[in-house]
Amino acid sequence: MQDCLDDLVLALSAEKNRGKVADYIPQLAHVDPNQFGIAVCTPEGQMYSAGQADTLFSIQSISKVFTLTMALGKLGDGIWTHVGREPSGDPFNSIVQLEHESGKPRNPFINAGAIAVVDAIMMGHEPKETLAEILNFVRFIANDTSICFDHAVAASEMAHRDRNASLAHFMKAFGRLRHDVDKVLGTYFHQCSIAMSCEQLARAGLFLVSDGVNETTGIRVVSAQRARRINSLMMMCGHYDGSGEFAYRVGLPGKSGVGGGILAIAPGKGSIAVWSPGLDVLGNSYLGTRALERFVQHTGWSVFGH
Ligand SMILES: NC(=O)CC[C@H](N)C(=O)O
Repeated sequence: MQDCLDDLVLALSAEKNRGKVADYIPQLAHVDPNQFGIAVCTPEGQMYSAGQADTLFSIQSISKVFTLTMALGKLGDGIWTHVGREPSGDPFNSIVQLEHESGKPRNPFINAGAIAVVDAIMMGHEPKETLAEILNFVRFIANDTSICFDHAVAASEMAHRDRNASLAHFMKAFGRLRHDVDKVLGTYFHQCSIAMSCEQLARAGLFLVSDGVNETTGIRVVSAQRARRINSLMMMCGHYDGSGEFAYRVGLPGKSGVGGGILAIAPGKGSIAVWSPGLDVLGNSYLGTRALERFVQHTGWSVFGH
């Protein structure tokens, strides 16, 4: 495994095309695109990594997997009255379906869906309380209390929130959000700003590898059925309108973020986190996707085999 990751880093360092760093969040525009990290954690907690696997980056939309998990814990199937579970085939920040579908987002991983999920888990609480809960949950699943928000990234998104604010106000107009739009957005932007390394992220994914149990701590995070369902959603919706392409190339449940990270789950085999800040036109990590494609070719870890 270690040789496989070292070879990957070597092969990808020669790659000239690295995509483009997200610049609609000014704080992310400063990130050096020539960085790459990968970490693989086995169900028993054995960690293999290469490149900049302990450098912190903004997990952005990968956080949507964690808030969905929390929402399912709090509301159970009730969450599906707030958000759907079908692929959207549209960009992550698209507004078009909301009008046709009376303000109900297609799935929890597009921005509108994640905003609806965070509104649902706020349940009358102040943003501070919800944020403490989100951070505690991420620290718990990653078994790492050092994980924090990056307040500069959250503030940068809040200052440039027009697009997400449009989605939120549109949903609110349909009676879909219970809380004040700016409070929901502030919470959402902080959740997206969580800074983690590939190694921390790979650990956080372990409960999805082993039927809902983090085998390294022995703690059941969700039921086996729930883990399977979250993985299904990641496979179908985790890369927005690039989900089909990701399934074609990689064949694993995966969730991307505009910080350039991808968390991929190989059920029963391991949790894989990659990071390369340059994005393709759909907002998914360019080199990260290619790294995972090579990784599954080498290991046969795709859920569809070699
Ligand atoms: N795809 C993403 O990672 C998007 C998350 C980002 N915080 C946004 O709302 O635009």
